Amino acid sequence: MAASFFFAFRRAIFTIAKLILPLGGLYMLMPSKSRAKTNILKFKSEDQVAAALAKYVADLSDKSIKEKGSFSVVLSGGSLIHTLRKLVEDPYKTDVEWSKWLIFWVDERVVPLDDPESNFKQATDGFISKASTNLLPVPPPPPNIYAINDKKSPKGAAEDYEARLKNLVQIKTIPVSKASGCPKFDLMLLGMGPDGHVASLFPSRPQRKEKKKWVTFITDSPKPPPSRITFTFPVINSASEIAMVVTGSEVADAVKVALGGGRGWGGTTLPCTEVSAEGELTWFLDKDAASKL
Ligand SMILES: O=C1O[C@H](COP(=O)(O)O)[C@@H](O)[C@H](O)[C@H]1O
Repeated sequence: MAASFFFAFRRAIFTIAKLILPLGGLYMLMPSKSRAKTNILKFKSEDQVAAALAKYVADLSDKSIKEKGSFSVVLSGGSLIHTLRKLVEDPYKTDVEWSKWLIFWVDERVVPLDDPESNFKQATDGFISKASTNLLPVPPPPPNIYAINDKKSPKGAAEDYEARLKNLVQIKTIPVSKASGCPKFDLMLLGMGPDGHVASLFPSRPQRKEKKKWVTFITDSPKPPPSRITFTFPVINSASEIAMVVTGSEVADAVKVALGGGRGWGGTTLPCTEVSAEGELTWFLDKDAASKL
């Protein structure tokens, strides 16, 4: 009698554990709307997006620096850098405490850091060099600017970047997400391609499914250049805040899929539909990008 009670009790515990343990994984798979608050901000022009984005980033920077003395920002490449232009104009240019920023890249092309295709180079020329002398990029990049190691292969560069993130987590420069165990950046600034790709996670490539690595690589990117490294979704979706900064008519179809529900072309889900912050996800759209909503 006692033995059968014991086995029934043990079976019940195992059943409950089996139900509870996968919840962490299920959490990562849940559609963004059920995980995070999603804000959709639509503006009449790209210029208005740039103005709103500058205020949004400056406010988050201020809050984070007041609370914990630093602000970790993850940049994308592409059109985002141009849309950040108002952040390096007054009043933000002088008000933002640039020296407290830690700058990372959500993806990077594996090319020399002075190559025009390098996301680091584009951000340096178009944004960082205009922000403040504290961030002035004199080679090698200052310690608070986390450029990739451009002397390595795509695989080596991804491993090197992941190892550096692990070290920053270990020394508590970057906190860790309790939900995922991944680094928890304060702000992730994402762009999106017309095919719905974010970072270098493309619809037809397996990197978008990576769940273990923090940083992975691709050597056959559908968008040139072919060799890149990229954060994976577990890291992207562990950020406190994510801004999807999306402008122009060529992305209107992907925006419709991302925010209107449904699948992408050929029945595939688009990577942009998998983006979800631990805090809030905010879409910044201009009229053209939002034209099919
Ligand atoms: O190749 C890339 O593309 C995306 C989207 O770029 P956009 O110019 O269409 O905004 C960008 O977010 C990513 O960082 C970049 O490497």
